[in-house]
Amino acid sequence: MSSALSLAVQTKREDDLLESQYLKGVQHLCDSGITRVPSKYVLPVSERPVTKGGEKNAVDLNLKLPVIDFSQLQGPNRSQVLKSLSKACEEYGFFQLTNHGISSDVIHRMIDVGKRFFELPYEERAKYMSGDMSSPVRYGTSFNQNKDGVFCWRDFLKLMCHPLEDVIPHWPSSPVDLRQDAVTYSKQTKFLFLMVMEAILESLELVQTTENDTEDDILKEFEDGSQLMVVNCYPSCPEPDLTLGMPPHSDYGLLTLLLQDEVKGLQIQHKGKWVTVEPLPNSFVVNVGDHLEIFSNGRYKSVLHRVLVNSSKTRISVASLHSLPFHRTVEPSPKLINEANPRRYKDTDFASFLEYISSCEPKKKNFLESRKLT
Ligand SMILES: O=C(O)CCC(=O)C(=O)O
Ligand SMILES: [Fe+2]
Repeated sequence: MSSALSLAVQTKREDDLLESQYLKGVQHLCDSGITRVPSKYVLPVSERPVTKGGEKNAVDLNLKLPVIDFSQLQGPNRSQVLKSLSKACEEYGFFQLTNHGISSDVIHRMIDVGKRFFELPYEERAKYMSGDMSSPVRYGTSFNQNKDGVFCWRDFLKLMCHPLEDVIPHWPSSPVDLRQDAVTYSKQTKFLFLMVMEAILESLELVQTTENDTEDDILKEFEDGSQLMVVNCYPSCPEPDLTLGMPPHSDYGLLTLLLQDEVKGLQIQHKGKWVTVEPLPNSFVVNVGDHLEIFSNGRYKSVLHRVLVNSSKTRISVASLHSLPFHRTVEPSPKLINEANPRRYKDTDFASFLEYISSCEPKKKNFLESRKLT
């Protein structure tokens, strides 16, 4: 950015920055030394994290999510833990997963290499920019940069992880350790997803510990399912009350395994209020996605969440989104439909989700709402 342009950004809320500058991302904007948030990122008052009357809109409300101890699931307490799991998915749509077996070394390497990717010179990151939603690698900014009227304070690197051997050669070659660290991380999170999903099926009474064909079929499909890894970077922001790192949204898939660094920012909607999820070191925040809400016929909830930014620290998170194979239809499990519990959702698939988000601004729980039978 030229020094004249940089000066203009500093002195007034700049409205005439070219769209092409915003598309280079928030990190790039921050590197130019801005001291105010450009109007492109300023939300209407009603959508800001702090509302006008000074009411903090739950900024102060911290929430201890239900904790599921993964190691306990493997032992004699399994049925008790399954009950807690079921309650968490029904009441919060979120839980923290501890003692999950993924080492802190693997976790720290992933966060660290993700962070170093966003510290690369802009030209290096820009090699991976793509407007193609099906690209195996995509560097970009905001939430849906082609549609967002107001931009979000977030840059991202999206890595498709399935089929792994086919996509790796497309992943960034810099930092040099990114591919190796991301491969290890994606394999381990996939394995964890399968184990948690098996417990979830059991909690929905769709799988018994005894053998059954149908259940095996579902689990095999999960094994062959899609996995998308999203490294999110939320640079520190000079006016964090005016903007959001991510707008309210729900995740499309079955489950998301989210790793956050030690910086707070994630908020979930709980009992009508926005509450902040306290980071718990070495744990995963796991949330129910739209596909699991549909599959469970509404019993497990895909809950709206958003991300706040702050004025002092860059925040990094890594979300691993898992679902069924790309072309597989998602439908309420027939075993969960009966007279008392009629079918609540239309069938859907990943392709129709992509079509939906490319045709409208996904600010609310729009997609899932569009699948509901009235
Ligand atoms: O950064 C976070 O804490 C949340 C990220 C998220 O919601 C997502 O990637 O879908
Ligand atoms: Fe999300």
